[in-house]
Amino acid sequence: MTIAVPQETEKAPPDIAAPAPGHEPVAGTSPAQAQKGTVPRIRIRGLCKTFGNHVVLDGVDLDVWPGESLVVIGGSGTGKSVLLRCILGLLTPDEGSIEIDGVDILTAPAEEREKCLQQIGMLFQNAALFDSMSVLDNILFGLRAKAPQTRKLPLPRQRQEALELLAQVGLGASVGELMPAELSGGMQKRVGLARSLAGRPSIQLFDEPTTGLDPIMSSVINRLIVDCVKRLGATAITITHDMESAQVIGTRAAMLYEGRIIWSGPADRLMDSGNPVVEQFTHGWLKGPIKIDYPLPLSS
Ligand SMILES: Nc1ncnc2c1ncn2[C@@H]1O[C@H](COP(=O)(O)OP(=O)(O)OP(=O)(O)O)[C@@H](O)[C@H]1O
Repeated sequence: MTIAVPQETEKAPPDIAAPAPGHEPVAGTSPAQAQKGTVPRIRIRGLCKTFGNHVVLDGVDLDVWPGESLVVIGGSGTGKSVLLRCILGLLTPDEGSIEIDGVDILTAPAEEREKCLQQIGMLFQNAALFDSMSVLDNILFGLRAKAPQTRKLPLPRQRQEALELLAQVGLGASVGELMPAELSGGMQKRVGLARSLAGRPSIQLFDEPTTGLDPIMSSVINRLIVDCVKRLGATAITITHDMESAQVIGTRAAMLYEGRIIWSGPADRLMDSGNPVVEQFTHGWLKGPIKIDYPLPLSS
């Protein structure tokens, strides 16, 4: 997809004065909070990531504020998962900074970086369960990794904690004995969600949590995500192609396009953002500023 549309910045409400120097809003920031001088939980500046000669992220600026549930949208292959993997420390960006609570995880000493990353829970796109482990062992793995003190507990206590995580996503103890292959897609997502809650993370990342699910199971997962984030008082980033899900889960939305955040605003404005790129994307229009790469008989 190619386009030449100027970057748009979320407009500050008219009653908000010009931000202080150094706090100028960019497309992925929220001017009201930037002005108050609050430290974002996650602050990303100038993030670039290239694979070979394929530029994926090309200067991403994004702030995620305490308690916010940010939804990131964007076309397939635009780099949304790459962005989350950079935040998780699974990919190393070529340029830029990623601060978590003010600590740049790309330059911080290993111990400080680990401390930041320990606070993050992740639900991967395909739930990423270990096929050869039972559901309960998958969750125990997450617990031991994210809450190392769990390892010192007697095994029955560890199992009890894993079962409590399963219960938080509405699954009973009998599910713990099953293997991932025996679960439906929706149950796999729920187990992945339970595992992501291990260690009570204060930052939650969700990569396409409802993809491949029927509308009812999507609603169940949306509801569980909202409840879990609320219960933990967490800050969340969710990647989704599901506009209904985006508006249920998100308090704010941001659009990634051509390697940058080109718009951010309230999630309930996704369908009428006033940005032609965002509106073409959210409505699925074939005509608009986003050029469609796939040859289509567009004569009708
Ligand atoms: N480890 C990697 N090595 C090489 N290329 C990669 C790697 N990871 C991602 N990419 C490429 O980066 C681009 C962005 O991938 P990414 O998975 O972030 O897209 P996405 O926006 O999440 O897409 P989708 O919505 O379809 O899941 C893709 O072209 C992908 O092939």
